[in-house]
Amino acid sequence: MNQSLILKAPRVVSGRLLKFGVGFPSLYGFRHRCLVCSRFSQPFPSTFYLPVNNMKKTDAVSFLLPPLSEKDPFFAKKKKLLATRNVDTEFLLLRRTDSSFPAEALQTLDEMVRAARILHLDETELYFAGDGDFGPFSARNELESLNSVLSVINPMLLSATDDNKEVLQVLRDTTIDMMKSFGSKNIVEKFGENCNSDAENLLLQWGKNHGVKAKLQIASYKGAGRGAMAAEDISIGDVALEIPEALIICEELVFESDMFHVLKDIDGITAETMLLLWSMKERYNANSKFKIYFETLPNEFNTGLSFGIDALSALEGTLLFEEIVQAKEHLRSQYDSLCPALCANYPDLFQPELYTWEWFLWACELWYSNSMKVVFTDGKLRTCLVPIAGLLNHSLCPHILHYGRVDSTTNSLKFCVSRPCRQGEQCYLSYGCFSSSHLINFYGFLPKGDNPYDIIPLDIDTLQDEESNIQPTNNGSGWTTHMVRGTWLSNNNELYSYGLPSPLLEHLRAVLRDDEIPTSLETFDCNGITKDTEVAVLETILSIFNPMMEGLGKSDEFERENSSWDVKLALDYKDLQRKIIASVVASCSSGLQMLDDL
Ligand SMILES: C[S@@+](CC[C@H](N)C(=O)[O-])C[C@H]1O[C@@H](n2cnc3c(N)ncnc32)[C@H](O)[C@@H]1O
Repeated sequence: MNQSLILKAPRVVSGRLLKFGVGFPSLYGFRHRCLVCSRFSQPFPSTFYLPVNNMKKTDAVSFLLPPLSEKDPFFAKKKKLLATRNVDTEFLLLRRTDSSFPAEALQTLDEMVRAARILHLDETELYFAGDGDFGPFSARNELESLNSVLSVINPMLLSATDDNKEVLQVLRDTTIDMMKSFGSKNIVEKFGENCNSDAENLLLQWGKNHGVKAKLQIASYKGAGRGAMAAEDISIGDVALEIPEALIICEELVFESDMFHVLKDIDGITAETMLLLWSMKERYNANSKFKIYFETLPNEFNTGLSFGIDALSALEGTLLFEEIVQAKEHLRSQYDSLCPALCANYPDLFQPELYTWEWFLWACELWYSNSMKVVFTDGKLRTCLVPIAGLLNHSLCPHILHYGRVDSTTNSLKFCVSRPCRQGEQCYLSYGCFSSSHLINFYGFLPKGDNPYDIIPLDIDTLQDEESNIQPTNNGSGWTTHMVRGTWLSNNNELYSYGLPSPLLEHLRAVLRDDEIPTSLETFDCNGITKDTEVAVLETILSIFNPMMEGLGKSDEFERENSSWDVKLALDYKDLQRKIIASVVASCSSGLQMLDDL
């Protein structure tokens, strides 16, 4: 069938904002439950780390990673990946006394880490996990994987016999060393200056008086404002910060407030929107329980939502421009539908001077950049402001990965570290797996380092799809949507891979193969891919990205030095886009060269 490609401009992905009230960025996650099994099996063939079901002898240590859950949204894809790579989640290590034991134990560890990496892949990582690429796939994925391996080894070590203790200790120490060395490779900025501001010191003291436990102190960091500095060495699993449930700002406070009887009657209003309106007023309440917290909040948040006209015009044609404009329009219509009427009808409750558009935007920025989703002991998920924890900054290689559930034994929210944090080092949180455009829009910063979530989405429909109005086909790869990211992140720049994602290449090959009129009879590869198809694939990608690059213009069009914070951020973002596009173009060009050289 003759199919032609219809190439469209990148799709703007900003679903999160479609509805205010369900749109606060999610900052929570759940730790995988870990099963440990002490199943012993049988003799050994050539390798030491064969999956359990291949074993036949009993004198061995067995490791069982948490199995791939059928509830995992990517169950089928991960299962396929595990199968095609012949990776299992159960491992057996034969106890031996000769000198090769540690080396082979380390090989088992390596296999476990590889399996754990697959189990912990998220959607983007899965898309880009190229053939033959065993990771690391991202800092998040690596830390999750090493932690899950550690959570298998640790309990085994606690109950180990003397025979097994030594090897388990070696495996544990090696895993921790891997975490440390991975963390130190990814540190982009380490030390801050003590924060001597009264407001922050008062906040910490207030927290401690109300049951907060902290191994952190507040410091200031160039380019990031305040942050949390480790006051002592914090080891993996240690609680860096513990906040009692009673200090968490959530919807119950609105329900108890005098504005609730008005807000509850507004059609379709969410608890989050109520909370936002409540916070606009509560920050001025001299008797507020959270007065000290509100006093530490900045007067300006400087997120993308506050970008001025110059920054926006610098961004024209980019994904971020679309995201900011959509977000602002959405928030403006929320404001218009709520605030003027509330102020007119209930001026004593909603004082017009507190409910201006500017302060509404301020509150949106506060909630977008500082809120967390927390599961309380009643099982309910609420969007919250968490005093003191709100001072933790984000990193692509964070210390704290999981923090979204109130511990029912202590009634507190615990922030445990998933990699060691040394005294004096900034202790980072993960805000989530966000692209730089999202982080600029809702948090106002571009993270340092390679962000694996900086993708450019592609709309590639076939003419056939378009004409018949059907959903895009996945050509057997299981992916119906496609994207690229900086090809420097790929571990495979060889022929057939070119540093580009294999689902995209497979999709284009399938479509273009049908279109192809071969110029030579020669098929040159084992998968039946012809040189003509391969050239067409790369030229197609070039035909998307060359115009995209032209659309961004030259990087020195704006005077950067004296620019305002928002223009600088916009220009940095554009540079990043250029870098990604340039890498894709360069990879296609070198791929075409490789094909030419064949
Ligand atoms: C939850 S607050 C963290 C505390 C904040 N630094 C402060 O001084 O209030 C989130 C804000 O911190 C800043 N931030 C967080 N991580 C950052 C980073 N890696 N680089 C620069 N700024 C960061 C951004 O302004 C973001 O909107």
